[in-house]
Amino acid sequence: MTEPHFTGDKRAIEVKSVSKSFGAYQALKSVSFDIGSNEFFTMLGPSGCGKTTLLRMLAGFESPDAGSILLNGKEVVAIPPHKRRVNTVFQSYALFPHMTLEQNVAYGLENLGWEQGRIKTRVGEMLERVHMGPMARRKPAQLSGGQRQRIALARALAPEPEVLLLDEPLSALDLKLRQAMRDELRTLQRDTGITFVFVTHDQEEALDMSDRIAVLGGGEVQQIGTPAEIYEEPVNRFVADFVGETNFLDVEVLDTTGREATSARPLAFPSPCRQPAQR
Ligand SMILES: Nc1ncnc2c1ncn2[C@@H]1O[C@H](COP(=O)(O)OP(=O)(O)OP(=O)(O)O)[C@@H](O)[C@H]1O
Repeated sequence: MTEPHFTGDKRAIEVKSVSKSFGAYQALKSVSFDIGSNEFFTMLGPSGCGKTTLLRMLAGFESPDAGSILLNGKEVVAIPPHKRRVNTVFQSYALFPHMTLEQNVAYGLENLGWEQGRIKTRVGEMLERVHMGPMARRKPAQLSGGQRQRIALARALAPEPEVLLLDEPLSALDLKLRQAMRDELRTLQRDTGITFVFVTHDQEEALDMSDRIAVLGGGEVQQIGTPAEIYEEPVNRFVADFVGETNFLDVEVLDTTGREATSARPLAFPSPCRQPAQR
């Protein structure tokens, strides 16, 4: 496991020694990392590695068995989801089918008690931002998958959350649309300055969009780093295998003088497994 190494000044999220079991199965094993304010941070890993469980904990839908979670310096484990300034975008969009698009976007603002004039302005702004202004009066059933995902984003961003959680939001879209939405998500994150925590099992998506990536495997953080660090300097075989296109070779190890290594003269390696990778 690698140590988190966020070096910016402001931490939006601190996950400290978080563990979680479901019955006898330990889904998360003392996981720790920090996410910086304004970061596009991705949790990447294969199915079952615990990434959705972690995301649900950040949202407040799940509690850790041990450890703590801080949002902007404040412990939130005991705080219910609606009292955290955190919103989630789901793969399934979760739009209200009987409401128009503008009503969908307004819904959360009404619940927060915003005044009607302010809601109208904010809904207009958000629909424009996701290029859906002309369709404001439509209902979700009249939209394509990509358009529904844009409305889900507008709805989640409208109340100006401190953190936006995105749970595999692109996986229901076709390949071409997925690529376009990656760019849009990145632009939205940069323009709004909101911390995005993105969950995916898609390596390319993670490498393409993220400021930093946490690679999860077996309920543990295997490595945290920038896309270049993760891709070019995987710290172990798991990361090299999951993230890169790698060939693993059985080799006979010789020292620098070309003699065979012996136990009396052990060789040192820079990291447990370093695979030169090319994009
Ligand atoms: N409520 C639950 N009850 C029992 N086991 C659960 C529950 N939630 C998650 N798990 C188990 O915990 C492990 C981690 O699940 P999690 O959903 O976090 O994985 P994931 O990495 O998001 O996988 P996927 O990409 O398939 O959604 C899995 O083995 C899963 O079966």
